[in-house]
Amino acid sequence: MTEHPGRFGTRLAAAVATRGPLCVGIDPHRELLLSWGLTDDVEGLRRFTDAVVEALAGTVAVLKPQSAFYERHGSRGLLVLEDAVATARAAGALVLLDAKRGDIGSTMAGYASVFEPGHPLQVDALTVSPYLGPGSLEPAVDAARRHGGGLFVLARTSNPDAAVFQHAQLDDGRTVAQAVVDQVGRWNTPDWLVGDPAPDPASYAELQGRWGGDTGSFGVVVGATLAELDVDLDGLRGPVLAPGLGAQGGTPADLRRLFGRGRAVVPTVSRDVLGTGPDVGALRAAAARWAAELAG
Ligand SMILES: O=C(O)c1cc(=O)[nH]c(=O)n1[C@@H]1O[C@H](COP(=O)(O)O)[C@@H](O)[C@H]1O
Repeated sequence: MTEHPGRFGTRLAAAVATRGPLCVGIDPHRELLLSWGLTDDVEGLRRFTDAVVEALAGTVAVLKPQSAFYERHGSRGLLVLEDAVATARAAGALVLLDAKRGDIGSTMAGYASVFEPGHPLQVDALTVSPYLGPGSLEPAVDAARRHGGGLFVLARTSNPDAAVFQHAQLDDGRTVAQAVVDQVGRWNTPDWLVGDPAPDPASYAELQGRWGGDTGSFGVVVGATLAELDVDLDGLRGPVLAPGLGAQGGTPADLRRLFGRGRAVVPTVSRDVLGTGPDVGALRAAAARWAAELAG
């Protein structure tokens, strides 16, 4: 029987306490492979991924490989992803698989198998889409609870046209985005009561205090590119993944403007760090620059 690794929220707070909150996305776009002088094939993909993992897995709290850029290369691309995930986790980084999964319940359970010990692509957390309704994600919530995993649910995404759907109003007057946040908040309430080993209340309170935010295992995605924070996050009790920094225009000042300082925010950057490669030292320096700016 494999030991439970502990709740994701608690593990995330602990990683942030020692490494800071920065998440770096691993997005091996064709353009990036070519700009690194690599070929746009599985060999290039492997060299790119190995360099990013070598540079950052020992220092950043979270690495977020984008599944699309591995799937692009077929089964051999997925092998590269599996190796990278295992190496990154062994080096102490939490791995958030960015695959934006979302389907009816029974299929969702299949996607959520990435939380199971022994799965070739076992990860710490997964991005998911709530478009099929909150109930569709429940099997992933259950699997995450059983195996100490976490979910980040798309709520207010960073792309400019997102509000068309995400600001749509429900009968009760809430926006779709707010309904997503509220649902995720409900999943966080009994997080440690169902299936997981209960955290020691004192250390939980200490972790909350250290990060200045809540540490439930279920989070939402809210872009750093928003003109204003148009969802109420007070009932979330979990982390916020904030993409859109750098290449999409978001800045550390935007993060402070949107979220203040008292929240468990995980800012995530991909191209702005990856574009400094292939030199491992340059990648590390770029991530360190972001970390310093975010701390400032
Ligand atoms: O879930 C995500 O990570 C995500 C949500 C969102 O609202 N916007 C967004 O850009 N992302 C992802 O974050 C990464 C952004 O990359 P950069 O714009 O290069 O930093 C991509 O992998 C996107 O798929």
